[in-house]
Amino acid sequence: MLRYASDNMPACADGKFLMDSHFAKESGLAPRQVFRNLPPSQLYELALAFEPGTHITSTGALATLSGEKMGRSPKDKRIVRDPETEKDLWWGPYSPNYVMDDRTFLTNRERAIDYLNTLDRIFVVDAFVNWDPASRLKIRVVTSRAYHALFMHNMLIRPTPEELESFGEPDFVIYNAGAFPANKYTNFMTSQTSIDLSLKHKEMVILGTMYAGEMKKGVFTLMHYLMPMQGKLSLHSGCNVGAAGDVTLFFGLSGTGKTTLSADPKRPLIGDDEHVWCDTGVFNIEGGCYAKCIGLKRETEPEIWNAIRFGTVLENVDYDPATRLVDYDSQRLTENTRASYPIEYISNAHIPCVGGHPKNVILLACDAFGVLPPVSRLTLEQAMYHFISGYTAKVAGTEVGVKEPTATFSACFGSAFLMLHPYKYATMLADKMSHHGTRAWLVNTGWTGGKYGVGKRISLQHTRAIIDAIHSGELERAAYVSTPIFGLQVPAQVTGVPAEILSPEKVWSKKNEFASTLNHLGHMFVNNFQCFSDGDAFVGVDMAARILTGGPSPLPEEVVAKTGFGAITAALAPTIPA
Ligand SMILES: Nc1ncnc2c1ncn2[C@@H]1O[C@H](COP(=O)(O)OP(=O)(O)OP(=O)(O)O)[C@@H](O)[C@H]1O
Ligand SMILES: O=C([O-])CC(=O)C(=O)O
Ligand SMILES: [Ca+2]
Ligand SMILES: [Mn+2]
Repeated sequence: MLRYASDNMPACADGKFLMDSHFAKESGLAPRQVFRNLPPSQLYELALAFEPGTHITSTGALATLSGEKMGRSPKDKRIVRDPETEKDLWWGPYSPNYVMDDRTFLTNRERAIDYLNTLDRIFVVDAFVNWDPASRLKIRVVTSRAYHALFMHNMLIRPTPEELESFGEPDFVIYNAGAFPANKYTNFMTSQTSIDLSLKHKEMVILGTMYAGEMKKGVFTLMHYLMPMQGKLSLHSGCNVGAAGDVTLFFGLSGTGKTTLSADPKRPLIGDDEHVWCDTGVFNIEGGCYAKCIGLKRETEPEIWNAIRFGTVLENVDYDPATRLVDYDSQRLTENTRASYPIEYISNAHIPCVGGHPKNVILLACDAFGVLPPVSRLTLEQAMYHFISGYTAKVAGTEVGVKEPTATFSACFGSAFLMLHPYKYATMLADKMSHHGTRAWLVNTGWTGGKYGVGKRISLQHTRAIIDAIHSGELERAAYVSTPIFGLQVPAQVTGVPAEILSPEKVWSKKNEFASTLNHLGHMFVNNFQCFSDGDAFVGVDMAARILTGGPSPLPEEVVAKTGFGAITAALAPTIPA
């Protein structure tokens, strides 16, 4: 491997910084060299010199490998149970908060520090989260890899030289020793990967995964505790703003379109993934975006395409070794290829990344069963219910030939990051929506014309036309029809979208099969909701009952098997005029 002569190495920008500080004494770090807040150019040089498999692509991005883990490991995430915070947090079989005790946290922390102390150099990134000045927090990342430092430089809010000078002690520290494994025989752990968050120590420790998304979502998890405690609602959502200042939030699970649809040439981007809705409006938590790049095309996603340039980290992508041209269609390493870039790389970014109270919230679901309408209007109860459900359906199946859709439910469209009970976030959302007159919409970015294998994924062009119609006010004035089982309100017409695809039952050739698929999905929603039966303890019996009214009313499967489409449409409400 290529090695630079040491006199070409970047200056150790802040060599004495750690050794002298209160932080060094507290942390136990005793590094040989510390590179603090190096600019991207120097991080490139160090990554290229010391991190195998790292190269510059034809457009100047830094393409690198995250190692064995190429996605998050939610089952390896642990939250330390402390007497001070345990009563607020959501525990139990359906909660993402798997318990760890303080002593094990400290054991893992020691392991991480010991590992970092064996290295020739470590990287520190000091930066901020939360664009709202009143909510701003200081984050410190300590890591073994230049790639991680560049990633967090992109994803956090970058300090000015003056802010860096006066940074002081951080509010939260991430020790990323992901290049070194955890000991799987440690209590509370089952694998060589461990991602541990302690609210008491205000620290996160990462062992056994170099996937950079763990750091970003670690900070997000912290915000899912700190923000609601201040009455501010943290949300896994994209966000953009129209010319009239009208803000839209896009909720959705991974791959449903938050990043893709919030990048809109007509609407400046506030952020693509993590936001907070507070008393003054919304703000982005982050200073950058983390876009999926599988199948990326210049024609359909020009904003993201153009953001992939010098300074951008490309994770686990395939490229031609000679030309360094990236093959965005290749899944050779993973389907979850990613690009991380500062938000200002999106040409119409709205900086500072803050906005007013949302006028619209759009719940995205990629329904591979093809039974949910491409767009429907939700009542407040339905908005809460569907927000808590967090539904999407993926086409799983690596088995040749068999590719049945599988339903996924993830509370609040991001269960892995929740700290409190989902009903807490949902009722905060409903409060804010009713206070500010916010409209909610369910948009299916998945299959149309039949389920996966029969129909096809709705085109981005059609989804964009639907989003445009929400923003122009066209759907506010439309006439609506109610759907069976789910009771969703579907507009009869949307400009730029073929009318026949708006009501899925019209495009399914086998009506009885449509009925049983839709009804079956209704049952899956109902079953999933049993995970939240402890919710009344958090929001009260009345509110818990009200949330349930937003859900589907599936019929017994035998009834639908016998009477088919007739059974499900019998009890339908008439058309609701504009
Ligand atoms: N009709 C459609 N609407 C939205 N996205 C679509 C559509 N058809 C195809 N796609 C593709 O689906 C993917 C949506 O992914 P996107 O990056 O927006 O996910 P995300 O919601 O931001 O997820 P994550 O939280 O993991 O970042 C993109 O690759 C996009 O090109
Ligand atoms: O966090 C990640 O690794 C990518 C992402 O945005 C998500 O999964 O929601
Ligand atoms: Ca995204
Ligand atoms: Mn995300």
